[in-house]
Amino acid sequence: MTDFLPLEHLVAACHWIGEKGWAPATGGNMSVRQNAEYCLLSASGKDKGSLTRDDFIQVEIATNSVPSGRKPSAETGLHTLIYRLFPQAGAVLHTHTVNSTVLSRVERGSALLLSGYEMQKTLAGQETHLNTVAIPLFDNDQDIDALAQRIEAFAAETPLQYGFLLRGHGLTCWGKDVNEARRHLEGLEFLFECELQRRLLETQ
Ligand SMILES: CSC[C@@H](O)[C@@H](O)C(=O)COP(=O)(O)O
Ligand SMILES: [Zn+2]
Repeated sequence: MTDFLPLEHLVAACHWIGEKGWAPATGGNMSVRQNAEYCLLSASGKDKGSLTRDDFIQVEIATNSVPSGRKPSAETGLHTLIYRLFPQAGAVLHTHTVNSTVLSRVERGSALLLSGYEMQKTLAGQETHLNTVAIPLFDNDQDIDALAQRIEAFAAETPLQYGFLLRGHGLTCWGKDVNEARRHLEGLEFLFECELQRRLLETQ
């Protein structure tokens, strides 16, 4: 794994996420694609803000099998789903923020609709605040295989873009590389914060 620059970028992203407070305690998980067949996933149960490159474990994308026998994230199946659905996806970031946790509970529908925000343009392909960006919202499940199957079935009807929310749990987002995944994470988090505050103020 030496000289694999995307892993260096991912480790830096994990530290940035930790500094932001977006992966409290042992919450969150992060991965980067190695090639068409394998990705590198964060080890389970660690503080993701202080990971080093040795804390990333190779996982086969098609099968979730782990050649080393080590224990990658409990949510490995969600990362590999993204890599299977999107051959162009290069990195996946999953965070537990207060905004995503609260907003995903307050919103009872099957998507969080964002419109009217200039910062929607942080999302790849979005060019105007006049669009409505729908971030799909799935009920949480401790059975990650079942959750991944539910998300895959949804994606067969409505292609996913950027990321999805898990109710009361957090955000999973991705990009063509670590840099784009970071931009999507930061952009979506900003939008969630705005949306939460807008809802609070408008209901007073
Ligand atoms: C703090 S418990 C959080 C976990 O259940 C899970 O949601 C999570 O994000 C981290 O799991 P991990 O197995 O460390 O990748
Ligand atoms: Zn989680």
